[in-house]
Amino acid sequence: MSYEQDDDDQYNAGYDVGSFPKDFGYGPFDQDGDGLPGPLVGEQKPRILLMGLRRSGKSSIQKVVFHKMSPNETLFLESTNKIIKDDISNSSFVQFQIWDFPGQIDFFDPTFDSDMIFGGCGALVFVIDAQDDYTDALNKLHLTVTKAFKVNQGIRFEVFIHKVDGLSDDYKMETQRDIHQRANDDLADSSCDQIHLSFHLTSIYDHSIFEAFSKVVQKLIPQLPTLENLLNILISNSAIEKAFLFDVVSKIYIATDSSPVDMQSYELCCDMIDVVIDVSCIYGLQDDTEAAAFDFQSSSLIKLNNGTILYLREVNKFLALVCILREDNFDRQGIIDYNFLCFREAIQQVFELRNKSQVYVALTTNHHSNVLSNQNTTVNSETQNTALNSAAVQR
Ligand SMILES: Nc1nc2c(ncn2[C@@H]2O[C@H](COP(=O)(O)OP(=O)(O)OP(=O)(O)O)[C@@H](O)[C@H]2O)c(=O)[nH]1
Repeated sequence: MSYEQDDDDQYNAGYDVGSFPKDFGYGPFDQDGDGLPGPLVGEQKPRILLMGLRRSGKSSIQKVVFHKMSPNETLFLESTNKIIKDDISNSSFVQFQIWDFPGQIDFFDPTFDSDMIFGGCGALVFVIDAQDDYTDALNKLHLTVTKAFKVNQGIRFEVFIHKVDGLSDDYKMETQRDIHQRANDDLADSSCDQIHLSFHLTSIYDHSIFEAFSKVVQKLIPQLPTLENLLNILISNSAIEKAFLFDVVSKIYIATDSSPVDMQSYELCCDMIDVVIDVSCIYGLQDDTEAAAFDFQSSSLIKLNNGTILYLREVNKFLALVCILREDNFDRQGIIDYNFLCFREAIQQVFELRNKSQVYVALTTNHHSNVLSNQNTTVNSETQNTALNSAAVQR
């Protein structure tokens, strides 16, 4: 679902950003019929802001990653002239809002309510067009992050050095080094060295934009260490080389094991998801048109001609596990499948507890805000323990 805000409430969503804990929500909660309420509603969701100069590529990024627009179609996108809010929740596992800002936004405009805008924000993605002269963009970046940091010190600042498809490899590296250096020098000159910027080289014409967005989203998932741990246990007990937990619709990976990610493996896994969804859509749908192409039976095995296997299993309605492993290690498929079932159960437990804690927090927030933070922490650590205990059963 996406919607545009009306002009007259362009900067005023009219709610108290400090009053609700800003944390990621997951999938529509009641999928498993456990009676828990539905997903977080609109303004309760954490926010990712997309900022940058005009024509830097903000709307294209949002459309390509979350709305399946083909990169070539972005050539026809019109300039954004007001904040566009996009609710990423109906079809996706991770619930959040993306706010796409017009390039010409003026922080000194009295209608710009920076407390409201930056207050409830989890990450600010600043997009720089690397094919253009980026001096103005660096000035705007400095102004934006210092202003946002004053309001909210918890924001993650992510700089996308964008449109790098037009640059040679050497020039790409040189541009990244230069932007990194100048942005950090600017912060040091104004005694703001405590602000940390992360840099990503991106383009909508390859998988780099999905990879970069995966990293942005992962930093905002509080259970990431637990998920990583579960994946580590899974791969070490199943002789898997690499495993990604994917949000199927967006192809963002919300977690992977702790071995380094190489771009080629990620691309292979993304391509596999595309193939599985395409084939399911063509041949897998029953007459019942309501059925989704990706369901609890979805799984796929692709053997590559270099002795590698790609193995996909559905984890829940929104998530898939995609593994890369050597063909020789697949002769014990029974063990892998058993380990996968334990992994899936552990994941479910993590998020069931997570959802319950969210409901609990929502119910008690108004009355016991101080007591609440302690209890919520207990629930979170309980979540981790339960997940790990469950995963340990595999051994
Ligand atoms: N080569 C290349 N072009 C891109 C890339 N991303 C976006 N573009 C192009 O950049 C142009 C501007 O993209 P938009 O997404 O409209 O930029 P914007 O930042 O939203 O612009 P405003 O709405 O004016 O702030 C479009 O023609 C896109 O096709 C990219 O990764 N590589």
